[in-house]
Amino acid sequence: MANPDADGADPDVFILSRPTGSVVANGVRRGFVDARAAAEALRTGAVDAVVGAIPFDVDDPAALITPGTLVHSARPVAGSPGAPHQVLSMSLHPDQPTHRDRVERAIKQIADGELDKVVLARSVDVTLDPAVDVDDLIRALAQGNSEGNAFGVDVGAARGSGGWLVGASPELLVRKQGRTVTCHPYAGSAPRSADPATDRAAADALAASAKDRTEHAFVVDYLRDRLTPHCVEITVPPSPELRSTGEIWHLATPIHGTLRDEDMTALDLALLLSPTPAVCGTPSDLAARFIRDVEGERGLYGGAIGWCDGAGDGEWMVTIRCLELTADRRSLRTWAGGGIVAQSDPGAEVDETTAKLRTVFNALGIETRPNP
Ligand SMILES: C=C(O[C@H]1C=CC=C(C(=O)O)[C@@H]1O)C(=O)O
Repeated sequence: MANPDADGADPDVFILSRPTGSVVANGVRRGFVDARAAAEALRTGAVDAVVGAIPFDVDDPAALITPGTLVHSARPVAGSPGAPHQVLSMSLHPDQPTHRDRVERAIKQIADGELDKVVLARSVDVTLDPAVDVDDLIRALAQGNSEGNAFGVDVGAARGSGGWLVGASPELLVRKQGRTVTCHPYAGSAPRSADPATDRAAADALAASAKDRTEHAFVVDYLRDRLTPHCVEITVPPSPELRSTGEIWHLATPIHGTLRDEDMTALDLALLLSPTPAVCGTPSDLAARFIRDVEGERGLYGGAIGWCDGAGDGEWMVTIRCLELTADRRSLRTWAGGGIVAQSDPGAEVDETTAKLRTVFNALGIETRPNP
């Protein structure tokens, strides 16, 4: 599968592992830092494929590549346990009390009627020993969830400098095959437990939680509103289902539609839909402004990673449960966010981000005491 350090042959620059199969891209024919320009190049036939990462704010630099080859296989990548890493330094942005204050501020803005929902994130910078092996990390992330979800994007290959964006997002932003379009939004979370009875109780409580159903509904409503003008029909189940990663229970809703215009590409759709209220908020423009004021530029976290071929088919995941590695692969930044609505509890929101950070820490074999 992934072989980012291959000698001789074109190195892998993109890997997406999904339960239904995986896609690996090798070599670079063209890099794009402007996501809209990449979509235009695909639409006009100037390029025959685009893979990589769209940023949270489409005006910020993307990491998109027209690869030499795009290889599909029918299986997710084979998972394997990750190598342990020692933490040399760790810094939190912001620390937990400050994140809690930000959540309280968001709840107040919502109570004042300025927003309905906003997703606030925090990040953790870590330096590690030994340097991270990208291939091993992707396998460890795939091993950490029952669906084999994992991804890697060579940001340096796309932009001329930089490292890798690597993660295990469970959340399908959009898949397009012919005229069929599918979204599988996730929003509403409960940390999992090693004890089966406690774990089941957490799942049941999430399914019954009015706060989490409200938080989830903002995402479903947004996707329905954005897709409806482009679809001849669209199916949205009336209530969400429960899904799980290795660390978290989620509410999720599978959405299916049939496109009016088959020429709309998977990348066009990703740009139409990203960022959804699973990572931004409602209303979108006000939530995005609030996030930029509070967090600063997010970069690639909260955007979308995926691929689109010359026929316009492709698959894009929401860029969450991920980290960005520096070029020397000894330092990384990882993120975790959570949706804030009127009924949110600030302490629980801090704990939720800590649980989400475990996806990356577990794959790197990092024991974190106390929790970041
Ligand atoms: C923003 C993140 O998760 C999103 C996806 C699923 C559940 C979420 C939540 O319950 O808040 C978030 O909307 C993240 O993992 O950083």
